[in-house]
This record gives sequence, structure tokens and C-alpha cells, in this order.
Amino acid sequence: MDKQTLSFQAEVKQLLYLVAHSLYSNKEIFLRELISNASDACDKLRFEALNDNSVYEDQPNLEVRVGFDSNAKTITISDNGIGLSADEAIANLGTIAKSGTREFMDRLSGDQKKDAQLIGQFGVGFYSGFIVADRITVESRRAGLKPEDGVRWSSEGTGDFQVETITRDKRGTDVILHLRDSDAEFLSSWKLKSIISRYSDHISLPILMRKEEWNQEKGEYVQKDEWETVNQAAALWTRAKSELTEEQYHDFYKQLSYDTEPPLAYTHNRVEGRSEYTQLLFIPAKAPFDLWNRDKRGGVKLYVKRVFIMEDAEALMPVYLRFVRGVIDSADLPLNVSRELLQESRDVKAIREGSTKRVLAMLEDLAENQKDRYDAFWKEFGAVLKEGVGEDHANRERLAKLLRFASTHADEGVSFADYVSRMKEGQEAIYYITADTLAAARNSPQLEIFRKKGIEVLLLADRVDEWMLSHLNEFDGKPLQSVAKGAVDLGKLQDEEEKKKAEETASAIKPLLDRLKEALKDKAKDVRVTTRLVDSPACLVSEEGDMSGHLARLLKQAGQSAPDSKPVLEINAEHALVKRLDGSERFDDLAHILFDQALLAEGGQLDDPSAYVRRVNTLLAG
Ligand SMILES: Nc1ncnc2c1ncn2[C@@H]1O[C@H](COP(=O)(O)OP(=O)(O)OP(=O)(O)O)[C@@H](O)[C@H]1O
Repeated sequence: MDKQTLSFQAEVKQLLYLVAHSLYSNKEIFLRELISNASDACDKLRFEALNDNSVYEDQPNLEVRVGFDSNAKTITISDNGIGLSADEAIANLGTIAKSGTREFMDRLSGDQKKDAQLIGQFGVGFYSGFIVADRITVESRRAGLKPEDGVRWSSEGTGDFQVETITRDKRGTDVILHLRDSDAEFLSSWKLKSIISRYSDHISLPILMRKEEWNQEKGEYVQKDEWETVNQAAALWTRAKSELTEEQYHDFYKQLSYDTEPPLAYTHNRVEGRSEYTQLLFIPAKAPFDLWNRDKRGGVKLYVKRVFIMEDAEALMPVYLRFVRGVIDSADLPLNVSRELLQESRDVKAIREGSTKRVLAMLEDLAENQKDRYDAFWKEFGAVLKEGVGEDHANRERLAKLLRFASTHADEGVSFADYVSRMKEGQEAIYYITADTLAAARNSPQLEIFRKKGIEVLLLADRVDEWMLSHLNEFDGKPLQSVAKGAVDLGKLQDEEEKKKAEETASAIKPLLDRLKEALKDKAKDVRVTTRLVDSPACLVSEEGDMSGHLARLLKQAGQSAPDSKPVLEINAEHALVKRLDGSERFDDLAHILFDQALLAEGGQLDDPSAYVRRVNTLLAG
């Protein structure tokens, strides 16, 4: 192929601009990224060699070399991994194939500091070379191709790149960075070594650099022809816990996750028994930008006897723990395990169960011993963990203990156990209310009687709450009871006198109730007197077996159909507005206003808002 000039995909141009403008404060990451690509390329070769040993050619020892040339002002990162064909160079070094890219681009805020963090999380990979280089040349040959099928790719990291065919004896890739004058500081053996030991120590391949020797005449260090290994070259998770410092774990985590902050917690274990594996799992301190993408793969990497196999979060971790990062290295699985096999393997199932338990234990430990950290965890990931209540039946009780809520007694951090310890004498159920927002929940008229009696009510406003509650009926033998469903029965908390009074009122205003029922027959399933209200005139509740108004709204928002079950209107017979109803000439208008206001108060939308406005205006004018 003759030399061709091709244009970068629009998103790459955008990314390149950001790389040059946002990452200057943390320049050294370019080396981490390029070494990690080199190591991935070796992993890929090793994986391919499982089926076809000839791809090793005469070089079975995989390695990465980092060299520099002070005169030419270049740094070269070389690997003898899988390499790139010309087509692959065009496809992989001119576009961004990752599915999260669009989402990532949408998230950019224009604020350099924030964006730099986001880019860090996303991982700019190859393009990070342009942080320090004003030209990058890549020379490569794919394993298995002939020497004359090599490729040279070159770009200044602006709008376009050039590709041409070259002859290259060695398989694998050289990435040559032509440094900017301002970044000449990286042309130092000491500097490069210190970056490698900081970021790439755990890379399980040897990373080699030339030895240096002090030259008396020149008064400086000169490079020798001999190469030496400058990293530990032992996968961190294979080392004994006692050998490792917290800092090493943190550095490893940062490398793995692109996070700039240390993890909140981690666990490192060698599991023996029916299934033998090592797990090193981290809980990040901050949620990644794509936390809500349930289809995201990755998070936990699977190795088999130190050979990287794949990232497949779902096979190794339940979806509700998708925020967990780490490595699982199995001693039992076959090296050529496929994704399909992975889904069915009993060993993988055992690994998944064991790892889930480990993560839950880590969370329990935080909740028990480091409350502040657990609260921080909950703010970031609580809503995701709630999915587990519905998804992971085996661990439902453990998960229920980890849940935290806002309540009428505390703004946040209330566990079921806290709630139960504060239950009133004679209280049988755990009460909760769901709404679109915490403010709507907290101000709901349905809470009035509970406030008056000092009974705590949990306030739930996450989208996942209704779904979670449909899988959780009780805690510690105490039923969970919505305050917006069914008639209020406070059981022993309501004294006989109150109950009797309510019954008497109900029979006294039966004619009024009948008229209301008739007037609102299209909107309300029933109209009854309530004991749950103190200050408000009316509220809506759903019948015990019906779907709550809140859930029906959520389903509709999500584009699903919800059964059209009408709510029950409950009225407060003591309220002035209700008293005015009787004998009013505008009975019909008042009845509809009463219903519509109750719907608005619980965060619902009116079917016919203009009718409501007309009615209110008529009353105001009259
Ligand atoms: N040294 C290399 N040898 C072979 N292929 C490479 C090498 N470096 C990069 N590539 C190819 O270029 C692609 C793009 O690299 P880039 O670093 O931008 O993204 P990535 O490696 O897929 O993602 P990330 O860096 O976030 O893990 C890689 O997926 C790989 O196919």
C-alpha cells in the first residue's frame, strides 16, 4: 500500500483536543497507557497461541521495552505482542470503538478539571501519547503476517494520519513518540523508571530498559547495549498479602480502574476448596459515569493462571454489584474458555457466589466499623445495591440489613435495624411511603397521623424502590406496610375511642360520602372517611392489592403500560373544606377540586388541568 492520508473520526478529533488541553497536569499517564496497550497486545498473542502455537514464531518470550533517544527526542515503547495489520491500524488508531464513548462525550462539561477526571476514568489509551508528543509513529506487524506486510502509521494528532506498508522483520509494535521540546524532561532513565514502577509494576510481563553506566569522561550516564527488567513483573494479586502495602493496592486499583481516588475498600483472598481461585476486589469511592448502564461489561477481569481471558462482569459478579472492580484468577478453568462456557460453568458459578459473599462481607464490615465510609458508599451506590434485593434471593436478608433510608426521624442513614429499635410499643409494622422526590414523600398528607403519633415512616424516592419493595415483604418478622395503601390500621397504636369516633363520623356523613362517590365515579374507586389526615382535607390511597399511584406513574414514564386502577379518595371529616361541602351550591366543583388537589399533593398529574383551573377560578370569583 502506498502512503495514504486519512482523516480521524470526528470523535477522535474531539478527544485529541481534550487530551492536549485537559491532561497536562498529569502528563506521565501516557506511559502507563502505552505500556498497558503493549501488555494487552501480548495477552492477545498468548490467547491466540492457545489455538495456534506458530504465532510465537521464534520469539516465545513476551516483553515490553521502553527506550529513549535524547538526541532525536524520542521515546519508543515496543512489544512483541499480536501487532497490527494495516487495516487494523486504520480501524483501531483512527476511531474509538468503545461503546461508552458517546455517553462519555455527552458528559463532558467544559470544566477542565472535571473533564480531566472523567477522561481519567474513561481511559484515553493510545491517544494519551499526544499529551507529550507532537508526532507519533507506530510501526507494526501482525503475528502470522509476512515481513512485507508491516505497517507504518503516523500522525501529528490533529486532523489526519498517514499509513503505508513497510517491511518489518519482527512481529509486534513500536510506538515512537516525538516529544515536544517542553516535555524533554521525560528523556531520562530515572524519570521513566520511576513512572514505570509507580504505574506498571504489576504488569505481569517484564518491562525492559537499557542499563546505564556512569561515564567519567563525559560526566554523565550513558546507555549500554544491555537491557534490564525494571518492573516487579509479578501480577500483584499473586503475591502474598503480607508482602504488599496499602499504597501498592491503591496504585494497582488506580491503574485498573482509571480512578484518581483510592478505593473505599478492598479484599484480597486466595480461595481453596472445591474451586481454587484468587480474588482481589475493590469498591470504588466514586461512582463511574456509566454506573447506570446495566449492560456494561468489565469491572472484574478474569484471568486463568495469570493469563488474561476476558472482562465479563455478568459472569463473575451479579449486575447489582457492577461497581466492583478487580481481578479474579482461576486455577481450574480451561484457558480456552469461551464466553458461552463461562456462563454455564459450575466453577464460574462458585466463583461468582464466593465473590458476591466477599463483597457483601466487605460492605457489612464498613457498615459496622466505619459508618462514615459506609454512608459515603451508600450515597454513591445505594440505589444500585437495592437492585440486589430483587435479583439475589439467596442474599436478600443480608442485603436488607445493608439498606439505608431517609425517614421522618432522620434525614438519611436509617437502617431497618435502627427503625425497629425505635418502634413504638404495640407497633407491628414497618411503615414507609414512596414518592417521586424525598420532599414530596416528607410532605405527603398521608404522614399526618403518623407524625401526630410520633411513629417513624421511611421515605423512599429512588426509582428502584417500588420494584425493590415488591420483593421485600418483611424485615425481622415485621411486615413492611405502605402508608398509602389500604385503610390505615395502626393496630394497637390506635385506641378504641379513636376507632369508635371514626366509625360514628363515617355513619354520620354517609350521605355526603354517597354524593361524593356519585360525583367522582369516573375518578375514584371509593370515597371514605379517614383517620390518617390531620391538617389536609383529603388524600388518595390505593387498595391493598392495587398498584400504587407512584409505581403506575413510573411505569408510564418508562413507556410501559400500567393497569388503570382508580384510587380511593379518603377525606378528613374534620376539615373546614369538607364541612363546607355539605349544602354547598357548588358541590360538584368542590368535589372535583378536592380530588384533583389530593392527586397534585402526591405528585400526580391532572388529566384535565384546564378543567381544574376553571373550577378554582369559578370559586375564587364567586
Ligand atoms: N501496542 C499495541 N499492539 C497492538 N494493538 C494495539 C497496540 N496499541 C493499541 N492497539 C490497538 O488500538 C486499539 C485502541 O487502543 P486504545 O488504547 O486507544 O484503546 P483500548 O486499548 O481499546 O482501550 P483502553 O486503553 O481504554 O483499555 C486497541 O484496542 C488495540 O486494538
